[in-house]
Amino acid sequence: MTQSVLGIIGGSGVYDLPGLTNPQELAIESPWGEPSAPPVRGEIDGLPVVFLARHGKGHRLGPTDINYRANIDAMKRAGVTDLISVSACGSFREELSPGTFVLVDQFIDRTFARAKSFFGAGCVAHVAMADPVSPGLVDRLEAAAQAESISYKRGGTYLVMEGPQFSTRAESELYRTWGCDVIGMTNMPEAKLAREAEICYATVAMVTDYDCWHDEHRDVDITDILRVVRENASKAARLIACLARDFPREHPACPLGSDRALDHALITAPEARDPALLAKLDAVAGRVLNAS
Ligand SMILES: CSC[C@H]1O[C@H](OP(=O)(O)O)[C@H](O)[C@@H]1O
Ligand SMILES: Nc1ncnc2[nH]cnc12
Repeated sequence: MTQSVLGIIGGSGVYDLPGLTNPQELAIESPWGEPSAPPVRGEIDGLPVVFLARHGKGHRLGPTDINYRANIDAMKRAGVTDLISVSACGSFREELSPGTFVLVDQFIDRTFARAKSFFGAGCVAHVAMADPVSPGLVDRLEAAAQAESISYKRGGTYLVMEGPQFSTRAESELYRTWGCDVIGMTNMPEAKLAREAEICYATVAMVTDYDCWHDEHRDVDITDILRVVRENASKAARLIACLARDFPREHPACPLGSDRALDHALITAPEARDPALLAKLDAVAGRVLNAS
C-alpha cells in the first residue's frame, strides 16, 4: 500500500497554504537543480500535504525561469503521489468569467524555451500524454468545489504559451478558433514531467481575465490578475482543505495508469544506458529502473 501524499503547486498569488498544520521546510537536494523554493510539508486533517510556490518566494521567477524538472523531482522525493496545480489563467469564453475555477482536462503546449523531459540521451522514454490529467483527482476536485459552493466548470483546454508577455490579439483570436478555453504560461512542461515522474496531476485554473479578445472587457494586465487572484485565494484554500479532508489516505490507483506511466515507456536497452543519467533518475524512475 502507498500512503497518499497530496502535493500543491501554488501559482501567481498563491505563495503559501493557509490551513497547513505543522509546516516544515524540506531541505531537498535535487540532481536537476534548484526548485523554485523549498517544499513545505505539513498536514491537513492528518493527510500529509506538500506545498511548493511555483514562482518562488516573493514571485522571484517568471514562467520561463522556473526549473520545472527540479520542482517535480523535489515533489517526488517528498513522497507526493497526487499533485494539484493551482494556477491563474485568462479566459477564451464569455461564460468562463473571472472567478470561475476550470478543472481542465487537456493542454496545448506552445512553450519552446524549457527543458521538457527527465529523459534523453542515455535513457530515452516515451510516456503517453493523450489524457494529461488524472480523472480521479478531477472527480475529487469537483466534489470539493460542489461542497464549498465554488463556481467551476469541469473540462477545458488550457493553452500554454511561453510568455512572459501576454498574447497579441491575433494570437488570442487564433487560440479561440482552436477551441481553447483558457490560457496560461506554466502548466507545461509541468504536467508532462509529473507524468514521467508517475505522479497523478490535475489543474485548478482560476480565471482572472478575458485575455485581449473581448470587446467589452479591457485587455489583460497584471494588476487585474493579482486583484482577482487575491479575491480567489481564500476560495482556493477552502477547496484544497475540503479536498484534503476527504482524500483517501491510501493512494488510489489511477484509472489511466498515470502512476505507472513508466511501465512500458523506457526504450533504451539496459546496456546502452548512461549511468550518470540513471543516477539523476533515482527518484523519478527508481521504481522501474531498480526492477530491470
Ligand atoms: C501573474 S500573470 C501571468 C502568470 O500567471 C500565471 O501563473 P501561474 O500559472 O503560476 O498561476 C500564468 O501562467 C503566468 O505565469
Ligand atoms: N491572459 C493570460 N495569458 C497568459 N497567462 C495568464 N495568466 C493569467 N491570465 C493570463
